[in-house]
Amino acid sequence: SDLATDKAALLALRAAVGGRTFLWNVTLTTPCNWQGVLCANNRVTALRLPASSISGTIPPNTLSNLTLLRTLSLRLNHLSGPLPSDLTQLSQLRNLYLQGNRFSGPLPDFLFSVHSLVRLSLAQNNFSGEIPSGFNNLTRLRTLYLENNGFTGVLPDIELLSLQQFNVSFNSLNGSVPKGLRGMPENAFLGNSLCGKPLENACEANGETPAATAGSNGNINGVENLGKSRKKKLSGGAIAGIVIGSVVGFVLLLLLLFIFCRKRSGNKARSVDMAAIKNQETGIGEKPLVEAENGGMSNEFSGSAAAAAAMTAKREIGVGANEETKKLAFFGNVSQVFNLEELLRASAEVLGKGTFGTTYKAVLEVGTVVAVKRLKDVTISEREFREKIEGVGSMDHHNLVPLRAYYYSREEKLLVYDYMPMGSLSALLHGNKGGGRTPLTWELRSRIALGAARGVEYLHSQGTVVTHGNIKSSNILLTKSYEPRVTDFGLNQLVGVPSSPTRVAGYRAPEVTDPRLVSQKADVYSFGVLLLELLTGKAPSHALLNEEGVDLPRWVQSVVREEWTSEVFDLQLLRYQNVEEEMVQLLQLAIDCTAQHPDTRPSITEVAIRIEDLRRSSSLGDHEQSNVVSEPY
Ligand SMILES: Nc1ncnc2c1ncn2[C@@H]1O[C@H](COP(=O)(O)OP(=O)(O)OP(=O)(O)O)[C@@H](O)[C@H]1O
Repeated sequence: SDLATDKAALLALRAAVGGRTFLWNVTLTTPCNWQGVLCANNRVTALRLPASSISGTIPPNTLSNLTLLRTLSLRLNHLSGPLPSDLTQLSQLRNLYLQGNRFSGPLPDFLFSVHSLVRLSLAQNNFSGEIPSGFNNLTRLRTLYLENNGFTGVLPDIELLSLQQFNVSFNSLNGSVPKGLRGMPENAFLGNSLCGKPLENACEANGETPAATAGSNGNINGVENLGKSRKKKLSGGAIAGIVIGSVVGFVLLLLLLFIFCRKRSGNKARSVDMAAIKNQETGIGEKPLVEAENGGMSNEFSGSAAAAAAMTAKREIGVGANEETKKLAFFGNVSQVFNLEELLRASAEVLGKGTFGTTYKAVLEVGTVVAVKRLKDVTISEREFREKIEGVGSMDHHNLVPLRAYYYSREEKLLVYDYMPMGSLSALLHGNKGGGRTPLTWELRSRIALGAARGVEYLHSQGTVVTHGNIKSSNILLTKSYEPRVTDFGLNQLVGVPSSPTRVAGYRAPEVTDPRLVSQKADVYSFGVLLLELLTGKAPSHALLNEEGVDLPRWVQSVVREEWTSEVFDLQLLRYQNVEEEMVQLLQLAIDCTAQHPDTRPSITEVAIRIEDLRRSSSLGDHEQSNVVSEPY
């Protein structure tokens, strides 16, 4: 077997299935560049054709020739007939996604000889018959989705230590949920006539009799339905408890509503005031420097302790009185809406210390909120500084944090940016993991990746020597609606070599020895590490000797080499079904970006295009039934 055999197999498959023809340029000698085909070591390892309007049956001796295939996704198509028996010859097959087709018949025994399977989704098809206990042979299985089919009979005991995701909802199963599956969530079993934990309806005494509901195909012999048995069990005391509980709950709700309304009206009044002040300051029709941060701000600074803390920080940020005669220099067409004096009077709190200095959140008296970076170690001359910072200030893109103004004196160098209310991607990924945290869905992560890539792409488009120089997750900030904005670009040109060169080691390309000399391809490397961070949820090592830190590219590559690709993803991400292939594609992109040799890394433009493509294919999957036909292929 070689790549030529793989190519022949792909062409045979294309000729055999009906529906829309895949847009493959078959004159290319290698199929590795065909859409949906992925290669490793010059062999086809993945075939992904989701929602491609493919129909018909897969005939024998087509797939079987793709001997090194690890991922097969033909989800959301119109394929029919039994499961292709070729599967049994795919000894490397890890991921099989066939959900959302019209496959039918009972599950064949040969399926249970594909021991390499890790993720299997056969959901939303027309499979029938019993669910075989043969799944127990698939000892690596982590995902098993069989929902929305026509399976009947009892559920066999599937006791697989590795199984994390399981769903048999909306079939025609009956009997009790077997022991090995009771740890799965309730919604994995809904829409059947099943009983016992984790479902609410208990089984009859023998533990086997299904709870019967009208029209169910279960054994209804001597079984009471759930409603009846509940009614019998409720004592007078329990009813009284429920009534009292409800009343107390209702009163609490009213109280909360009252407090919430009061708080809102307070904020509203303040926002009106501030708007009035700002209009006076900026003149009618002028765009305020930064959108006022009304929510929460008034409370944050009202307490006396908070005020005292803010005062301390203010003193810290304050520059000598003799310098106040110097002016803040504003960029672009933004007129000077506050002056140095006002900036120094602002309440400030430390946001964090970074490579180039300390960053503060400053709330001006007019309500404007800005982030002020106080640079340290600026070694270049004033003229050079002004030239370089003018370059930084002229960058204007939706995905960049705008530098609004700067201040330069011998003792102090300040940079004034728009304040980004949702903090950084780093905080979002690695910060407080408690409740109330914004869920980091695939949609959000891939949106952040795309926006950040576009921000960097804009920088690179300004000239071959223009780079960011310090791409990392704490420099990807988020607006109120979680739009990503890249910050800190171009600052490595202003300062000396950081005193701690290992600080950004986790993101730095291997060829970079002086952090002031970062090429565009080195930016791409850092961006690749950022993608790995988004996908794995793991922070790259901040210092070479940090035991807890991981060298992300090296770690991911070792796992992928051992063919356990699915293991690298953040567990939170694996909750989202149907996007694993896109996740793998993004992972592949991240691996390409972190190639050791700069020349083999893609350009940031290519990176942005690839993220855009894979995002498009995942949203196609979401809406497949309704609009796939009208989608351009
Ligand atoms: N404009 C801003 N709005 C909101 N938060 C910001 C802003 N700029 C920086 N921050 C946050 O302030 C903290 C300190 O930022 P700073 O840029 O000084 O250091 P860093 O990003 O950790 O490291 P480096 O200096 O190497 O970029 C970080 O958590 C960062 O996310």
